[in-house]
This record gives sequence, C-alpha cells and structure tokens, in this order.
Amino acid sequence: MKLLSFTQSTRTQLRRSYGQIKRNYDRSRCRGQRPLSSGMSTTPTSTSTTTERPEVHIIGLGNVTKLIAHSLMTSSPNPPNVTVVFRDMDRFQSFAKAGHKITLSRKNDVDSTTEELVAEGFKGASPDKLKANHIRVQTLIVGTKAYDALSAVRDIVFRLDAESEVIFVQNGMGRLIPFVESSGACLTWLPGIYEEVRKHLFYGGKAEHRTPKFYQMIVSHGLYATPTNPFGSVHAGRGKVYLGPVLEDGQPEDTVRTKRLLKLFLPAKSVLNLEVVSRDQLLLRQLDKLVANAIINPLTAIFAVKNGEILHPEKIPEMEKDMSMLYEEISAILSFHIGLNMPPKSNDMTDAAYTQQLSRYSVKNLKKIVNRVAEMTAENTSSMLADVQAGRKTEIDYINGYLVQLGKKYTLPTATNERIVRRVKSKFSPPETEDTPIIPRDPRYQVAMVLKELRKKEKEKKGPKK
Ligand SMILES: CC(C)(CO)[C@@H](O)C(=O)[O-]
Repeated sequence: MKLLSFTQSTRTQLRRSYGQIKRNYDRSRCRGQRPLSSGMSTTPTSTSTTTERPEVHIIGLGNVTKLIAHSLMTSSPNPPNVTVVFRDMDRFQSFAKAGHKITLSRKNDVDSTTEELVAEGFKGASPDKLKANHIRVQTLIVGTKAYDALSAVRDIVFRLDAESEVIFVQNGMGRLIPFVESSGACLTWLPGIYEEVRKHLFYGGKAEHRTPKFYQMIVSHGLYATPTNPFGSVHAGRGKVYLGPVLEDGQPEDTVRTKRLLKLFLPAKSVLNLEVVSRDQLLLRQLDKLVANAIINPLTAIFAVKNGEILHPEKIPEMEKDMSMLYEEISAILSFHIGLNMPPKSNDMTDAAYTQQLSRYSVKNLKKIVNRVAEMTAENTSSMLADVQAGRKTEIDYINGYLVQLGKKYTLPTATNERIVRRVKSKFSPPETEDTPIIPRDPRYQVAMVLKELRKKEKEKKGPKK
C-alpha cells in the first residue's frame, strides 16, 4: 500500500522497471537464448557483444575457478564469454580496479593474464545494474566454499533452467542431511552439496521442471593465491581435473549435454589435464579427493604446516598419532561404504581387478592417495589452514564431518574424526552462524530493490522534512 504514496511519475517508472525486468527475465529463459546485453553490465563492450560464443558464469572466484577461467580464456582464439558473478561488492569493485583480469603464474614461465572478463555484482548494485543481472545462465561453475554453495546457487537459481548445466568444484562431499536417509541407501553415493541444492531449490514443487543438469569437477592441481593480487593464482603443481555427471540412481546420463560440456572445455583439455568420466568413476574420484582432504586439510590446519609436512609426520609426534588413527578410521568407513555400494562384479572384470577395487581404501592405498597429493602440493598452504589463518569458517563439516556421519550410518567408530572436527572448529573457526543470503533471488526481489531506490530518490526530491 505504500506504493500509493508515490507520485504518478515514480509509479510509471516503477511499472517500467518491473516490465523490463519481467520481459528480460522471460526472454532470457527461452531455450538457447544468449543473455541480453542491455549495456548495463560492467563488461567491456568487446566481450559483452560477441554473439556466437558460449557463455560460462562463475560464482565463487577461488584458486580453482581462477585456473578454470584462465584456461578457458587463454586456450582458444575464440574463447567463451566468461562472466564472474560477485556477491561481495568490495570484491566486485576491486575486480574492476584490477581491470577485470585474472593472472596465472607458473614456475619458469612469464605470468599469463587473461583478456577482460565480464563481471556482475549484486549487493548494492544500482537498479540499472540489477537489470543486467537476471539474464539466463547456460553453464554455471560453482566455486564457492562448500558451505556457501547452496546459497550461491539459490541466488542465481531464477536464471537457470532445464537446459542449463551447473558444475560444482568444491572440496568435500557435503553433509548427509536427513533427506538422504529417508530417500534410500543409494543416495549416500551422491555428493551432499548436490543433494542440498537439489532438495532445497528444485526438489518437488514448481521448480522441478526447471532442474538443470548437474556435474562435478574434481580438481587436484596444486594452486595457491598470489599474495599481492587477489585475482592471481600460482599454478604450483600440475594435477588433473575429472569431470562427470552427478546422477541419481537409475537416472540416465544426458550424453548430449556431456558432449556439449566437453566441446566447451576441449581447447582447455590439455592445460587442465581434463578427463571426462562416468558417474561411478566420478564418485570414486570424489572419495579419493575426500581422503586427501580429510588427512591433509585438518592436520595442516591444526599443526599449522604446509602440505609437504604430511610426508614427514614423524617430525611432529602428535600429528603422526592423529594421522595414523585417522587412516585406520577412514579406511574402515570407506571400505564398508564401497563394499556396500560398488556395482557388482561385471563379466568383463577379473577377480583380481574386483578385489583391487574393493581394497581401494585399505590403509596402504589411502596413504598412497594422500602422499601423491601432498607431494604435488608440497609448497601449498592447504585451503583449511588458509581459512583458519584468515579467521574464516572451514569446510570441516563437509570433509571429516561427512565421514563421521557416514560412519555413524554404518555404526562404525568415528571418534577420531569427531575429535578432529571439534579441534578444527574450537581452535580456529569463528562461531558458526547461519549464512545470510545477500543476493536477489528472483525478479520480485529485484523489484523490491528498485522500489527502495525509487523511494530514496523520491525522498531526496522532496528535500528534508521541515
Ligand atoms: C588437495 C588440497 C589439500 C591441496 O592443498 C586442496 O584440496 C586444499 O587445499 O583443500
């Protein structure tokens, strides 16, 4: 009813703003439509007006997504349009100051800087900018911390549809939320981050038919942030990227979509060392990554050491003790898990290969997995240690916390992982609070922002109260 207090011109303006937002929103949701460039993005015109290039949006610009964006933009003469969506306006502005560019440094090589990327910022953006922020998203790469992934996708969900692809690149498996328990054993195979997103944003209700296709990337390249440039990363160790579909049991893979993604990443395939894998292979790779993260991250964070120290645990007896207890417990949990969930032995599989598959998470094999990653990233500060040092929330719930819940599900001992979770949390994490969404969620929210802006202008026009 407050609307009634607006002048006629404001009401007209408001109607126009809403009409424009709604029209753009509807149009941009048409299949295959290129985002509309209304001249309101912060993009240099050179990158925003190209018509034929595929569009990639990145939310959460960390070291991994910097590597991905850089590889996509520098590996082809006709690269995709890469847009970075910022939820933090300070970062959005400092990206503009940095020229909308990402720099990658490699040992024995000159630093390589991308052309300008497109940038979108939400919080505090002017109504004009907001109009540019609701264009359809074709391929979304979610590079936020695990605990932020749900709110990040939520904030952009109205720009996604059934023809979009969402690629998660987080560490960790997610939390085994009650939804998993009630939907059957098979779902424990799925990454929890995906489950959270699916459950909260698409499962049931009106959004079901708009569910995009989900993919996961497991990235093992050694990367760390350039100390002097927030939009630079050091590519310290060449690892691998596995890309695969996240599918529920019985859900067929959409091979056309996978091929489309492969085509998008093809020019960057060799620099990323990218391999496209099946759903089952992806799940195994995810567990391998989980193992590396469950040993390296908390121990480096607790004992404040670089990743390479994991190779010499004898130097810190307390760490050595924790490490060997973690290995035992994780091996028991994952061996049980894999025994229950592995597909039955196929006809073309030898007994030896099948036994090898079942013993994938023996303590001996776990050590191999962890040491390989520690060697490759020896000079790195793990992401958990970096979080702790910066006073940020860690991803411990999604890594060792996940293992605790998995162990509990199978009534296996989880005391060591529980202790490690407590230790990381109590020693370093700031008190945990609910994540507050900061981004407009749908056009109505944008209208609310426009409304606020117009009210402000109206007030200014009227001048101070006498
Ligand atoms: C593999 C890893 C531990 C390397 O530093 C990385 O995933 C991290 O830091 O979280």
